[in-house]
Amino acid sequence: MSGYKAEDPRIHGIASSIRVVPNFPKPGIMFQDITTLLLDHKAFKNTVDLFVERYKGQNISVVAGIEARGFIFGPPIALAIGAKFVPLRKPRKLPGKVISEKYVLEYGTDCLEMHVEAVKFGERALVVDDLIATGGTLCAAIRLLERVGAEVVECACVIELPELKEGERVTGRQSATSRERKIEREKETKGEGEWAGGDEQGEERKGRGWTGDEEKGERGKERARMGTTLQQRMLRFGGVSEPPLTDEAGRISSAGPGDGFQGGPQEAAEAGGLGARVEVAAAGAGLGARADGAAAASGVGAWADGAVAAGDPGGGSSSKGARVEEAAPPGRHLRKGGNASGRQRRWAPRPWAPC
Ligand SMILES: O=P(O)(O)OC[C@H]1O[C@H](OP(=O)(O)OP(=O)(O)O)[C@H](O)[C@@H]1O
Ligand SMILES: Nc1ncnc2[nH]cnc12
Repeated sequence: MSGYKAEDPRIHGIASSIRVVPNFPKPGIMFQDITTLLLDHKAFKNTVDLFVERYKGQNISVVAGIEARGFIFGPPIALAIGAKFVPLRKPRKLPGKVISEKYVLEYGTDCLEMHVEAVKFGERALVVDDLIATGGTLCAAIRLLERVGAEVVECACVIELPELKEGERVTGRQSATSRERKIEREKETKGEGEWAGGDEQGEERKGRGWTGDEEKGERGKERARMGTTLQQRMLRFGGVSEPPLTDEAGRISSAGPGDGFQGGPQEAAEAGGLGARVEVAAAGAGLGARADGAAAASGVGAWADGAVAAGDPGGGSSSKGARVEEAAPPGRHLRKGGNASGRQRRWAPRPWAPC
């Protein structure tokens, strides 16, 4: 990745400032607590700086922050790169006209909303959140922005949960040709791709993050769907440790610090193998990234969606001066390009399956 500096000394400091709280908010969960990062002004500043270094000069006009923790990292990044900040909020918080996107959680669904007039067609957007677990939240954010015709350059997260090993696989796709990616995407859409077995690591992942007995089923499917949408590349850095041992119910059973343990991942690891692997996805340092064609073309993207990068129908060539008259319905996006005459032709199917 361009600008990636694995040896960046700031990353270790950021990683070790994040507290990992086992069994919060329920047994078996390793809660990645960024409030301790915020107490360390140097780590906080370094986190923001790393993102800013990555995104300045990328012509990004919108930073969309996801409620609630994306509201912490998003605004300073927006100010520093000269972009506006758009909050993506939980339902019924925004007073203006909104569009909504539901997403699947472990239990039930949640929803994000955005003021429809906050983002204009063709704007380049960065999505910011603290953490990616299943990626469902980020997918919903991407859908919101694309429904109004924005181009999501990347998604920037501070932490990737270790359960998401798919990031490593995605990195491997960078060398794939556009045709190979297309075939792969078709397979994935049919449920045959490598992500289609999204729950095959269910046992291994048990006890990490929000993971519980429900890993299989909806959650696995959500991961499989993500294979065609959210692409990411994450930095692996210090603080990596083995996941905790869990009993059959997903409760942590390994010896080590119990509830209330307040070390960073490194300390947790040393204290009994309880530290979740925390991965700072940081600017210029390989952060959680989802790139589309435009990003790839500018060398920023972690991975380019072949259809978009190649300018396939419904893909990424932008039409200057186009205006959004209404937001796209779910599952569609505003068709860009010159042949958008007539209502029928203005909505193009997304070049990837909805997640
Ligand atoms: O990748 P996913 O599986 O979608 O999970 C990631 C999301 O979960 C957390 O937010 P949460 O929904 O707990 O809301 P909060 O920030 O308001 O606590 C986190 O801040 C991300 O937004
Ligand atoms: N393990 C975790 N820690 C903090 N926030 C989360 N959101 C989803 N999983 C999480």
